[in-house]
Amino acid sequence: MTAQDLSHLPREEDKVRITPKLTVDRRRNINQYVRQERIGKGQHGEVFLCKDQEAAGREVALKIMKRNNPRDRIKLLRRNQQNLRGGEVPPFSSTEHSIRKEIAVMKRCRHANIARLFEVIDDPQQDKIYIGDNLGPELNSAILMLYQSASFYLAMEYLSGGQVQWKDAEDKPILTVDETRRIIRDVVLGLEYLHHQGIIHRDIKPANLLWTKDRAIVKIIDFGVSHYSPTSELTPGSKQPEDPSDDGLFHDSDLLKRSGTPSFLAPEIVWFSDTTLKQSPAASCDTLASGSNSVTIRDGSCIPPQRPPITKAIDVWSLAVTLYCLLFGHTPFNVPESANENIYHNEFVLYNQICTRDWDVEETMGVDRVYTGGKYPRDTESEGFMVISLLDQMLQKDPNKRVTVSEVKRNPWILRGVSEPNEWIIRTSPPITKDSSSFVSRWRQASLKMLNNLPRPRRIPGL
Ligand SMILES: Nc1ncnc2c1ncn2[C@@H]1O[C@H](COP(=O)(O)OP(=O)(O)OP(=O)(O)O)[C@@H](O)[C@H]1O
Repeated sequence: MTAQDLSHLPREEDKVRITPKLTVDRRRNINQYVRQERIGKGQHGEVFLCKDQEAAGREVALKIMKRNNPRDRIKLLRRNQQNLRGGEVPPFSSTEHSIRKEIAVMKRCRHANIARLFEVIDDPQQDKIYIGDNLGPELNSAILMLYQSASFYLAMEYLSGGQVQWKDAEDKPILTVDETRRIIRDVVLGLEYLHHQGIIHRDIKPANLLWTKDRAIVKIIDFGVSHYSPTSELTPGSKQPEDPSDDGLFHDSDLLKRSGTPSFLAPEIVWFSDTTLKQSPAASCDTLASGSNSVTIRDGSCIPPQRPPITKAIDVWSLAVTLYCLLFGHTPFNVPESANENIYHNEFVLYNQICTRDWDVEETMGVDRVYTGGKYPRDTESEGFMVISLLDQMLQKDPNKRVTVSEVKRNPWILRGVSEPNEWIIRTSPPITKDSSSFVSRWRQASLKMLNNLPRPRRIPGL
């Protein structure tokens, strides 16, 4: 099965099941899921391999996330007390809010290059401890809040091929250039779909790309910091009936928060104002265009004078960093080895590099050591020229000048080796609905073409 073959795509009607009742047996099995070994642990929860007894033992990855962390519980306790004094209580803790956002995003996704969510178990009563009425309402409710540690359970498609591995112990690449291209092509398709749905992933990096069992397809995981904006959705009308309540979870102002993985963050996220740049020791003087509104760096790309809005372009930047990692075995912007112990200082240096410095390339790329031709290769037909000019278009400091993911998909380096590129582009395009403008314009174009090809009516003499 190849990434181009979409026949295995889940059907539109395959909705994510929301189950409000949780049962955990003595063996810690959860509802119909028989627990096997732990397969992952992240900041937000643990992931277990499970067998779904209701689906003939199908293997699923069950992500278990605590609704509240201890700090949330203290905050909730305070808010709860305020509520008892007549104040307003926000519906969820910040942890629960971000889990609900992750679920809302995954619920909208049906794509071959995105890990599928099958079921969410959300039982708010789980783990609540009943204390009794004799303590008085204030104390009783406070204790209830403190003990409320129920979890969300997300049953997802199990991707047993593991994370995309890309470097050895010496930070040298372990993938061939062609393997890199195939991986990136899969991610481009998943990302194009997400962007079309109005979703920004915000944490694209190799660790969030998993292989299927047969290592034929790469899929995007981890929507823990993803953002959905109904205004940037390109397929209006594609909403699932359960979605409207989810929309209130997302605020565009959240995009200004610095979340994601430092080395993969786009300049507009780790933004430094001009003044900061000029004062910063890490910014080299020759990178600053004196007297101009924008800051120009050696490769000609410009840092805009004002902080640009955070858009889907941040995913294109992270995708470019990922592509660079796969080709060269390390990230394009790094904290110098001489950096000091202070992590805040190092982060500042890294962000300054991302905002102000040009990136460089090695003489060869991939484990097959394909010649790059340096940062400015002369042979326009060479593999090096193609991939470096693609990186250059993706790593533009100004997001307005950065290519879109759909443009990346049409790039000659990405298309290299695809047997019918035009057909592939059409076949892999995100689904469109009848009221979407792109559908209408394509439909119009197709109709016009058809009309132009119709035999011209013969003129009837006398009319
Ligand atoms: N669908 C899946 N199939 C197989 N393994 C998975 C799946 N989803 C997650 N994992 C494993 O569990 C790990 C943690 O998952 P995930 O990244 O979703 O959790 P997280 O708490 O959001 O992590 P992070 O700290 O990176 O934000 C992954 O790195 C991966 O190894």
